[in-house]
Amino acid sequence: MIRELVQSGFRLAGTRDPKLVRGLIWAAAEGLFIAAPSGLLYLLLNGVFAQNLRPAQILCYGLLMVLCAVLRIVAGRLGMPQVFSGAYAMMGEARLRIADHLRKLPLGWFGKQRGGDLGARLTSDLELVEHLWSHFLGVFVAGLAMPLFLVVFLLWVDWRLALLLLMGLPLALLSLVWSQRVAARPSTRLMTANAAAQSALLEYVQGIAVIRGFGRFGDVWQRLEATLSEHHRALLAVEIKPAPWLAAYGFFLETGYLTLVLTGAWWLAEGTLGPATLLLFLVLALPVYRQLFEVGLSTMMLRFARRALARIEAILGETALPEPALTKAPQGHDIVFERVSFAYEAQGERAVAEVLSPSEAEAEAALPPQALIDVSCRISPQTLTAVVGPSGAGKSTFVHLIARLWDVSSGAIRLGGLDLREIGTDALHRHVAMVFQDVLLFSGSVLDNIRIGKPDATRDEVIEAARRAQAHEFIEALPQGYDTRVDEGGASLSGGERQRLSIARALLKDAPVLLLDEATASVDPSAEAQIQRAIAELARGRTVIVIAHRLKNVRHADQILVLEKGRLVEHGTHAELLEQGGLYSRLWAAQQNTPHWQLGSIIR
Ligand SMILES: Nc1ncnc2c1ncn2[C@@H]1O[C@H](COP(=O)(O)OP(=O)(O)OP(=O)(O)O)[C@@H](O)[C@H]1O
Repeated sequence: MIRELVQSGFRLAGTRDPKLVRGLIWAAAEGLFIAAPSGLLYLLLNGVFAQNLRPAQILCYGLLMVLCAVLRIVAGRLGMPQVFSGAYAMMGEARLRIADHLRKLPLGWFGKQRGGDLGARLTSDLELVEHLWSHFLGVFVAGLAMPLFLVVFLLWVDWRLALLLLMGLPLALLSLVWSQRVAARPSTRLMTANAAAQSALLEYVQGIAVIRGFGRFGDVWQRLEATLSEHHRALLAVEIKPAPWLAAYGFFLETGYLTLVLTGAWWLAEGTLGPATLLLFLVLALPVYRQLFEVGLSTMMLRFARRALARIEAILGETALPEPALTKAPQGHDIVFERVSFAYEAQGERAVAEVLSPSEAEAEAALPPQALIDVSCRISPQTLTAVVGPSGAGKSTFVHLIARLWDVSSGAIRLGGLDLREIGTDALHRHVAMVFQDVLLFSGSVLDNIRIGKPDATRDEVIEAARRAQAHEFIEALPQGYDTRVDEGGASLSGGERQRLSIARALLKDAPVLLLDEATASVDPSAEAQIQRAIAELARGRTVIVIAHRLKNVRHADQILVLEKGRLVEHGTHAELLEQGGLYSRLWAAQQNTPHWQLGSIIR
């Protein structure tokens, strides 16, 4: 089990830290130095019973025992720091590998995870494994080495007595294995309950405003209480279920002791056993049993760690968005959708059924709804394209697919003549900047947050980008201006302010393709007008795709794509679309009658 754990730990970290291996060797040496005085004790006892012990010998044995104690301390002092530094370095590597892998997973994967479960894997599971490596493994190896060395020594002194000492071991091991089996189910239950408890607490804290707003403390509290009491029961089950078998392990382990005492006394009386040997066995038997019992108990912890490792390894086993072996550079920045279909779930099946037999009602019912259906269009380079349509029409999906947050279910999206899948995610993200609805700001200064768009940007460049995003004024009004720290998630800034910071980021990145998802949804009308001007300026020399809820903002767009229920139903300029008299002209007419009308809020 230990070997398997160590190997999977190395796999997780993707490296085999020599410090850790050296530290474990020192831990084994520590076990040896704990066991070594027993040999001296044996010599001492032999001398005592033979009555030929000289004071110089006693002094020598005493000094050697002190030396063993010193060496034991030295081994511990040398080994532990190596174990710590190796373990922390490896876990650091493991965390980076996981973070890097998460970055490459399709966003759909995150949607399928329960927040608490993923959170538990990334926090408590990783902590458990880290604790195993840093604090447990060294102690375990030293603790196991000590009885092993003693048993080998005792076998050498008198194999018959040593076998008697260990006669209960087979039954003890059986009980230990059984206790592990009995604990398997409760420990799975505990891990599930742990994740559920984390989820419930997270949901509770995140939803506290809604809960208060709707006065639903009762229901939510009851759910939380139920989850936490299941967690409590699961914790108890993990302790209680294997307890009798662990007690049996301890009992069987020590069954040899009585036989050892009686048989030893018999052999002593017969004269086939020396008193020193018997006394040595009687003295050492109990520490050996105690240590083996401790090691047995700690295998429970190993079981947990193994499960935690498996859960973490499962993340690394998730298939990342396929990356091309050789990334190619797009020639130009026109974007072409070729019969693109996309469904968030079971993407492939649904897309095929839809394209091949769209009229089959049964297939329709069985498959999850598609967010985009057979969409074909061309977005010319250096133009402004607006994507409009009712709520749920697929506008965000359309834009997210260009950023390759997901891969299309069927068809292809080309940038500069290349399928996005041939460009590679990192290369693609150098060409594309995004301003999405949910603006996430990281903890750090305002300056750092804008600089994410271009890590080597100078302060002046950052300020220039903020000016163009109409963010300079409000940043200057903050207590420390550009050096003001924002909380994680940007909770200390208003929605409009967060969006302007996000626009500044995108401006700084200066990518040739810019994706704007409701970029002006949460800013006041005066700021909105300014941002519209900034976007118009940005559009010059760039390919801009903007999702707009207010049609008046995009009437000057070079092209307007109108989506309805995942299909591209109309496209053209504002004038052309009005002339067609279709969905767009109806939406336009409706917006004229209600000045602050939002498409999504009415057509739902
Ligand atoms: N992560 C997701 N998982 C599953 N289904 C999703 C997901 N995101 C969107 N959908 C579904 O895909 C369809 C298109 O959603 P999308 O967000 O693209 O529409 P939209 O036009 O941008 O809507 P809105 O204007 O309300 O933001 C909807 O039916 C929506 O419920």
